[in-house]
Amino acid sequence: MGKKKPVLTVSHLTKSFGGIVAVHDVSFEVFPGQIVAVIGPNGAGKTTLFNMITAVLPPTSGTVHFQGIEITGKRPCEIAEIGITRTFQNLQIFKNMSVIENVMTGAHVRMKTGFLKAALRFPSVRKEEEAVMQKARELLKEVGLLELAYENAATLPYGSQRLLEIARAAASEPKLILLDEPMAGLNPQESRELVDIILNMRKRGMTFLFVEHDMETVMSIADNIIVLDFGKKIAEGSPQEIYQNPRVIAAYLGDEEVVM
Ligand SMILES: Nc1ncnc2c1ncn2[C@@H]1O[C@H](COP(=O)(O)OP(=O)(O)OP(=O)(O)O)[C@@H](O)[C@H]1O
Repeated sequence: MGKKKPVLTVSHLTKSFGGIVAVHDVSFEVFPGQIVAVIGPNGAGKTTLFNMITAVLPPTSGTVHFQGIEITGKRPCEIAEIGITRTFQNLQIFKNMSVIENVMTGAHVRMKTGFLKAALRFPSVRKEEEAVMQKARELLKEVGLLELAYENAATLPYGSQRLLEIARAAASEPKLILLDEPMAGLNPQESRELVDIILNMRKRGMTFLFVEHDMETVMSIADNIIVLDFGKKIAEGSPQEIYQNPRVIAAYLGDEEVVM
């Protein structure tokens, strides 16, 4: 058996905004079942990198491959269809929908039923809807929100809305989930819950790439850490390697938000 093939291959990605090079020649790979963290001081280019991987922003140069297929230049909805989903730094849940409806919208990118069939209420549609609802219930159970399934999503406390966003991201059964600062605004108890949820989902075969400022979380769950500073990758390695890396320590000096 050869080495596992990467799920995601980022090659020489660069993004310039006028004179600012937000991401500069960044390359790395993510392998199946890995939890990979992207860290770096404020303004290091983490969100810009995520936006290029998920086609929210076109790169200035470089490529992104997903399971060996180039996805650079595709549209965000195509990225979702092939098996990459993400969450955002600013929560993006549908506040006028119930909790379970929010999760069900996540599954719809994968539904086979076309719009016309759905509008005409074909029996096959009902079956598929039932399966989607069942899946949504399982995910809500997994994140501890099943009891609140029929509440309006807007009424949930902030920490629960974050868990809901992750349940929705997982509903399309993606191969890769990108999480942009998943621990932001969570209390220590909620952070621990979320760590367990991520580890459980990984056991079921999901792969994670996440941006995070909370070093305790990064060090406890990441298999591999990519460190950005001023748009460049300055280090990559296991938590142990990164913790002791002098370039990483130097990059963080003066950044009061992060204590390593
Ligand atoms: N749309 C834009 N136009 C101009 N400059 C931008 C734009 N988006 C990001 N930048 C700049 O690119 C650099 C990287 O920003 P980015 O948001 O990717 O960093 P980050 O590592 O995610 O930061 P944070 O940890 O604060 O979220 C910053 O200097 C930022 O000001």
